[in-house]
Amino acid sequence: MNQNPAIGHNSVPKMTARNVNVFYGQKQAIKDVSIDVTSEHVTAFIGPSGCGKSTFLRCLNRMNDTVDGARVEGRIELDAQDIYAPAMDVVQLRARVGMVFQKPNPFPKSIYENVAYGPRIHGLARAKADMDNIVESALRRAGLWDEVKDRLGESGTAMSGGQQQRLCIARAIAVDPEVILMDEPCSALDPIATARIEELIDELRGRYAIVIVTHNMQQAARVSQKTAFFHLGTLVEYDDTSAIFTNPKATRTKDYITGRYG
Ligand SMILES: Nc1ncnc2c1ncn2[C@@H]1O[C@H](COP(=O)(O)OP(=O)(O)OP(=O)(O)O)[C@@H](O)[C@H]1O
Repeated sequence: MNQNPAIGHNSVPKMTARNVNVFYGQKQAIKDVSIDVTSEHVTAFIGPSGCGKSTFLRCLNRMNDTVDGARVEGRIELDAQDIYAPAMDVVQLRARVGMVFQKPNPFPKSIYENVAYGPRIHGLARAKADMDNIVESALRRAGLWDEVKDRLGESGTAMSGGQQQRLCIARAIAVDPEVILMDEPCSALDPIATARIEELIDELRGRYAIVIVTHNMQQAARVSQKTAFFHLGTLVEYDDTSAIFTNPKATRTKDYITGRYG
């Protein structure tokens, strides 16, 4: 029986992190975090500003490699494979563990090319018809096909914010990821576009492990099955979302979800 509350217990983990520390220069932003992420679940990372949610999220696909002065210690595995091993192909890793950012960031290219870009560099399509299928299927899964099928040649940056974010989700899906990381994906969107993305997250979870960083506790409660509460760089509590919101074990979690600080 696993005694660590941060370690999932009801299915084989897709990703595991053990004793992860992250430093920016001398400053420690993440302290000894261990957690499991399971497939077919949405895991929400919540906590007050600056507690390290985004920093920890970026460890899961080595995006911190691109941040000056950032250093990651500990072990993170994807399907029991050490993602920080020297032999790990980071480009391949980031296809398997895709990322969607706070601000929609489509390439200044056509809608079609935004989605085709990843599959092309990963050699996923042999002929134009294969690529057409990949693009259509990714746009369908991102709930965007009906809106864009007649204007695939138009620029991805000319769409509404919510459509751009669904395009970015389609771009991540197109390379057939296993995990999708989302860093406050709705914070730049209006309530209607937010609701559409939340529905989409719920549809996608049947197929991927999804980890979402959110400031919005109602959003965490709506979209996730597991919630991790971070505070001052530590993982305070990790449990089923219903337990975190109705019966938190730690006083700090309770204080946060009841709005005592944030
Ligand atoms: N590139 C960086 N260089 C130096 N310090 C950083 C860098 N990025 C983040 N930090 C610091 O690390 C700590 C954790 O930041 P992080 O952005 O991960 O927190 P967060 O919980 O995601 O915050 P927010 O909700 O405000 O986005 C903060 O103290 C922040 O100032």
